[in-house]
Amino acid sequence: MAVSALLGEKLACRRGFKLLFEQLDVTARSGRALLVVGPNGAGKSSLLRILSGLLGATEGKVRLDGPGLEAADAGVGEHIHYLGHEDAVKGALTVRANLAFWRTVLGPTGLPVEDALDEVGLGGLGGLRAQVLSAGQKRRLAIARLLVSRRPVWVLDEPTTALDVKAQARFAAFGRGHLAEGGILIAATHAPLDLGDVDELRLGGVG
Ligand SMILES: Nc1ncnc2c1ncn2[C@@H]1O[C@H](COP(=O)(O)OP(=O)(O)OP(=O)(O)O)[C@@H](O)[C@H]1O
Repeated sequence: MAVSALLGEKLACRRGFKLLFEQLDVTARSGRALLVVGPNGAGKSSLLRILSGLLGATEGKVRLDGPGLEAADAGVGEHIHYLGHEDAVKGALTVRANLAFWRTVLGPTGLPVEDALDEVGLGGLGGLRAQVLSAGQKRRLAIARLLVSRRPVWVLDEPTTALDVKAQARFAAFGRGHLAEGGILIAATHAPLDLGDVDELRLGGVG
C-alpha cells in the first residue's frame, strides 16, 4: 500500500515532569528523508517512538496519508519499520534464525534471509549464535530487518551507531534505494547519513 506522507499534528510529549516538546508538527513525505537532530535528551527517541505508534503522544496525533489509508489511524505501525537503540537480537538463536524470525513476524515481502545477510556483510556468519556478534555486527543484523520485509516507512534511531565506514556506506545505499522507490525515512542522528538532500527537524534548541 502506498504511503505518501507520515504526519504528526500538534504533538506534545511529557516524560516524567519534563515537557520535551509541544505543538510540534512533523511532515515526512514519500521519497524524502527527515533527520531529527538535537542535543542529548532533547526528545528525539521519544518522538520517533510516538511516530511509530510505540509511545502515546501526550497531545496530538500521528497519521499516514495515502490511497486507502483514510481509516488507518489505528494501524500506523504495520506500515513502519522501527529500529531503536536496542538491536532486538536474541542471543541464544543463530544469526540466521534471528532474521528468519523477523522476516516471519514483519512479513516475508523482501529479500530471502541469506541474501539480506550478504547485503549487510554478514554472509557466512548465519550459523553463529547471535550473542557472539560484535556491536557493529548486531547493528548490521538489525538493519537486515529492513531488507527482509518491505515497509514504506523507516523510522530509525541512530541507525549507524557502531557501524564501520563500509557498513555506514552500505546503510546509506539502502536508505537512498528506499527513498528512490518512494519510501519515507525518518532518522534521529548525531552523524551525517549520506542520504543526499534531506529535511531536518531540530529539537531542543541549541545544545
Ligand atoms: N520512561 C521515561 N520516564 C521518564 N523520563 C524519560 C523516560 N524516557 C526518557 N525520558 C527522558 O526524556 C528525555 C528525552 O529522552 P530521549 O531518549 O527522547 O532523548 P534523545 O533526544 O533521543 O537523547 P539522545 O540524543 O541522548 O539519544 C530525557 O531527559 C530522558 O531522561
